[in-house]
Amino acid sequence: MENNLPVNVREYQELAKKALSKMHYDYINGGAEDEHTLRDNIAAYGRILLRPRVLVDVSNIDMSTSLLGYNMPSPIIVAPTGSHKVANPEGEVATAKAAASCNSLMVLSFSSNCRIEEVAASCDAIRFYQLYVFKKRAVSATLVRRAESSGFKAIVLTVDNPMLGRRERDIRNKMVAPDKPNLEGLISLENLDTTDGSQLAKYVRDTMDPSLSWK
Ligand SMILES: Cc1cc2nc3c(=O)[nH]c(=O)nc-3n(C[C@H](O)[C@H](O)[C@H](O)COP(=O)(O)O)c2cc1C
Repeated sequence: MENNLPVNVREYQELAKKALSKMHYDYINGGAEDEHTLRDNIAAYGRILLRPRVLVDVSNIDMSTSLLGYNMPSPIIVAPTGSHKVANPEGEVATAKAAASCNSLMVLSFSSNCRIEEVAASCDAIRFYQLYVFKKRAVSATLVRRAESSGFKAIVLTVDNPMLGRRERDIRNKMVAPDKPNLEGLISLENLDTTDGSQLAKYVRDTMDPSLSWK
């Protein structure tokens, strides 16, 4: 109901907990080990205080900015996150439409549940594509070419994952890696059993290049 729309992130979080399976809620909401960093990241936002400058004319506010030369109405963009179909049957297509409707830039994750081409065709918008470096460099190269020919404007390279953090909730839930249709024919996702815990951890161990460095 219109009146009961969530008014802040915490309220969205409560709704998500009700709507999602435990495995998928924990995947989105969880962190590594004892989750000290996750808690501290949230606390860090609470430590930021805004000092208002009073008696300033704020009747016309312009928050617009640009990123790599692309103009946008505010400095808020959609960070790459994998597997949107765990939360919405339309997956990344729904996210792309939402981002486009407010002219926000979306970064599509390499581990999207929708194909690169499908997201590109769903609506007109500026989009970037996020990539990890795979052990098999040909996989990364193929994904870059597909993103380029689908009109994605930049590659966002994520380098924080030489190995996945020890996500204890995923291990306990025996997290099943959601579909990655963009990797079909490039990387086999068979044999990802969960006998040693999370499929996600095994997937990262098997496919991502932990030797990547500045050199
Ligand atoms: C459920 C989930 C999935 C994510 N998937 C990806 C991903 O596929 N690629 C990536 O580069 N970052 C991924 N991230 C990291 C986010 O892009 C972002 O850097 C991180 O959540 C920190 O931002 P925040 O403090 O606003 O959550 C993911 C984060 C979450 C919570």
